[in-house]
Amino acid sequence: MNSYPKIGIRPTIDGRQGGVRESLEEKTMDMARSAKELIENSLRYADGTPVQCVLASRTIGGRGDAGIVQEEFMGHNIIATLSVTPSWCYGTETMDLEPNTIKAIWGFNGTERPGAVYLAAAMSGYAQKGYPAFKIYGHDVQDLNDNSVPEDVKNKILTFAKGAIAIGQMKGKSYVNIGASSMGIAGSQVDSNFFKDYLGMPVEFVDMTEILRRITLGIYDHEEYEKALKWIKDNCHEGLDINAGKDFPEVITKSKVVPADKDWEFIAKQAIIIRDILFGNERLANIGWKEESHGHNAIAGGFQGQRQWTDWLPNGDFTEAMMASTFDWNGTRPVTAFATENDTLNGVSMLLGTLLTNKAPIFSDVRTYWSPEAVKRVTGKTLTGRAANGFLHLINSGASALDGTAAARDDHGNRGMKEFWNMTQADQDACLAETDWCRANYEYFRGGGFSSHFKTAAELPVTLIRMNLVRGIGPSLQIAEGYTVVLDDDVHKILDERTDRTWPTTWFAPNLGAKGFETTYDVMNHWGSNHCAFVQGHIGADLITMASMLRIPVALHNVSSEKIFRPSMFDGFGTKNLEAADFEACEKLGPFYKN
Ligand SMILES: C[C@H](O)[C@@H](O)[C@@H](O)C(=O)CO
Ligand SMILES: [Mn+2]
Repeated sequence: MNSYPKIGIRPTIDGRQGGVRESLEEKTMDMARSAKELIENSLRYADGTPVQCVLASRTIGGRGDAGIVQEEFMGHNIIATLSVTPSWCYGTETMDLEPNTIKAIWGFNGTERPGAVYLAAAMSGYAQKGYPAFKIYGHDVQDLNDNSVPEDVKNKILTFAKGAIAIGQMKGKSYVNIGASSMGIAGSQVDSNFFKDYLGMPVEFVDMTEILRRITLGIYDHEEYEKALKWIKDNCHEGLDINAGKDFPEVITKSKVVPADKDWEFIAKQAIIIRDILFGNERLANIGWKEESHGHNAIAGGFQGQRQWTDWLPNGDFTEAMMASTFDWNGTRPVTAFATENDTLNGVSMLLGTLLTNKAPIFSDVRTYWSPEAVKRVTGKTLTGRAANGFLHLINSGASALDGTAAARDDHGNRGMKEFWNMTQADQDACLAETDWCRANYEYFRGGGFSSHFKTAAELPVTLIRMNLVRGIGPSLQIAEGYTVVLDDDVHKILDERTDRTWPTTWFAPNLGAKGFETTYDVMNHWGSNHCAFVQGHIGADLITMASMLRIPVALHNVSSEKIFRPSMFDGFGTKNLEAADFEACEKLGPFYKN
């Protein structure tokens, strides 16, 4: 029995023997098998394994059957259940009443039997009991012998399953908080009760000196270190040295304790050690460090860096960029949501994005809003295409995953970002070729280091994500779907060189029109933090569904209302203002792990 979070499939039926039940057994099980097949063939866990469902051994015609199926599900780490039915069943006598599962019901839209009637009755039962359940009902009537899953039903089943599986993968896994507050960034002052109550995640606290202890005592795999260092020398090409020729004051020159030509050696150890702190490494046990070999059961983490580390030691940019990338010196592997400046809320934003897409999450400052007028003034050029309404400059000191180059290619040669299991050696080489590593600006990073430097050289659909904590509300989520934009080389150069030219840059244009998205400036103005995380794809609807499962309200989004899929009982809080209903339902229901 593996520990992957799974979805229990509950074929539910009218229990009347003597004709009704018998006539429905096959159809009901066919629906259940179709749903299981759809989920298992469409979705994967973060490690690339296909998502697993557990199909009940029997149809559920009453509480007796339901109890037997509940027993069957035990021990399978069932995070969610999907009940399916073509007929009338008996509401609370067959519903999943397990308090801790995320629930959905697919009621077949076929008028021969009242599948929709059961669906509605069950939803009213769930609303009365305070169990938010998702209602899935096809738009068009199907013939009873039609066992296909209509597109609209598929979309809802998969949106439900994606959110539930993402939540199941976070449950019980740690956020490893390395260091403390970074430069007064509130997100780096971790709220461990938020992680516990809303995400079911413990927070592990590790001081940054632990990295120095392990470097000093040699608590790392020395063979892997040599391998990583060689890989760095072969693949991480140095770019502009912004410090060259500068005459720095003593406060800087006397602060760098690692000689500049030893930075990469230090950084290679730092990267391996931070990964081991999060995930453990059994090779450490082989060299006598058994406790360290266990790690901290992480799924995400962050590194403070600035300033108590970076004021004298090489910064964490390489580690942060590589952790979030789909590959490293060992080849392709799952990404890790790893936050620069230990911005734990951006770490969560990265985590939500990557768990829903299995693609690299890109960490960025939301640095500058460029209006078309300002671009015209400083470059003489008029913006066109998706950039025409202005754009945001997403850039942070070198922490962005190399997948952000969008240098990977699909089967048609189109640029973009891919799941790690689809990344070829050519893709990895392309990302590395389009990245150079610039020495950290000593004025910012007295201890040195290297920053990944690239630009997102493709126009991609992306979704910006930000988890905020708002006093009196708790967590609330911001979502902005839009596109990365590619500027003319001369425009890019002028704008990029006005700021930190040694960092990774992405130009982002939000999709406008929704409330809060009247103009690109409005998006910058509403954004709740200095940071965002983004992933490839327009996943706003998936994020909204997942947030509703966690009872985290969505404060800003540009997803069209017909795509919004929240629990049926949220309608009980009003349908005229979906945002207000969302906030009130989340408040009334309370955090998902509220115990
Ligand atoms: C180097 C600077 O301190 C940057 O790290 C700083 O501007 C930020 O990224 C703030 O989020
Ligand atoms: Mn930052």
